[in-house]
Amino acid sequence: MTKPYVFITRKIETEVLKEWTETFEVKMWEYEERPVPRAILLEEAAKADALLTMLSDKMDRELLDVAKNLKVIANLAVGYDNIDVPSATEKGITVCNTPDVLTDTTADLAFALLMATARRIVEAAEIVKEGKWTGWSPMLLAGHDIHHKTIGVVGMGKIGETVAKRATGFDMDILYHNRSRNVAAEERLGARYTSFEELITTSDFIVCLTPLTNETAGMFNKEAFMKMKQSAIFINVARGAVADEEALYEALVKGEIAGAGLDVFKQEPIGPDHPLLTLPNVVALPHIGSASVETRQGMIMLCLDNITHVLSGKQPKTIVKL
Ligand SMILES: NC(=O)C1=CN([C@@H]2O[C@H](COP(=O)(O)OP(=O)(O)OC[C@H]3O[C@@H](n4cnc5c(N)ncnc54)[C@H](OP(=O)(O)O)[C@@H]3O)[C@@H](O)[C@H]2O)C=CC1
Ligand SMILES: O=C(O)C(=O)CO
Repeated sequence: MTKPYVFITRKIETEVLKEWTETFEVKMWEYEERPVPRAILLEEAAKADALLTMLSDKMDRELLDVAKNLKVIANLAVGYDNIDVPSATEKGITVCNTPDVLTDTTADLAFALLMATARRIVEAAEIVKEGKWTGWSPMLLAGHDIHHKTIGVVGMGKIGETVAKRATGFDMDILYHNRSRNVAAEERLGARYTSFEELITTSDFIVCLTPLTNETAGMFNKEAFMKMKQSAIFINVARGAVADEEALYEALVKGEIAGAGLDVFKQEPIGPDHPLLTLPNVVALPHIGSASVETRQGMIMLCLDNITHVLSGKQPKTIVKL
């Protein structure tokens, strides 16, 4: 009997894969930092029973149409905006993601980014390393306080709630906006549900943690930035496309908001000459929300486990439902 064929779209390392080759025929794209070219992805998808994909792989209708044997797509991310889930479901392909295992790690990063942006940590560290520090002075790199301020979480789901939990340690008031109420967060953290409008107009820190959907794409637009306080700091750890980056740039340049901490961008990697990168009040990170060694291993293990389950006719642990 031929073994099921599994294609992994990026080089990953884990001990378990060695055992896997007894059950599955496994092929892996050999580079860690370079995505698999589309033509190769299409070629492999046409043969594969399972694909272990990255958030940068576009799993669209064209690909799903050629993937005649495909039974499961295990995405190494909780976000699945790279996958045409309705088409996959229509074709009987199970889509899996990696929720929960990355929640704390991503919340840590979101809060670290908030702190780095508010307290100008990147600018300050650069000055010291570049030998430009001339000595203590009263207002040198004075930033914004975090403690006792108001944090507004847009997307109070697993990660949003975990960010809010960290905010309680800083005595912050917590506002949140979702389409539906998160009563558990209200009870556990004293978070208050508001409209999007109230949240953006009254928060000192606006943290976006929604998935990227047709509804959330561009929700942080020119109008939204204009409504924020001049002292507001915008943090985006969700997906770049939830914010209109041109409008964000304008708002930062005109002083309509005070700063932005961005882990995600519409185009990744962001070009080195992107206007946002010229601004001192922007802290930009290369999409590292869940990037701790432990969490990435956990995400890989969950993907492998999901693939094993689907290919042996069992229910996977974490399935994306329409
Ligand atoms: N930067 C990084 O490395 C990482 C980024 N992410 C991103 O974070 C996102 C959130 O992950 P996670 O917390 O696990 O997901 P959850 O599904 O637990 O939370 C998502 C939240 O967004 C809310 N939401 C969805 N649509 C809307 C909308 N139109 N308006 C307002 N709120 C909305 C949901 O509430 P409701 O349904 O009630 O509206 C829910 O509370 C991921 O989808 C991913 O894009 C995740 C991990 C790492
Ligand atoms: O899981 C996700 O959605 C990410 O963006 C990376 O962990």
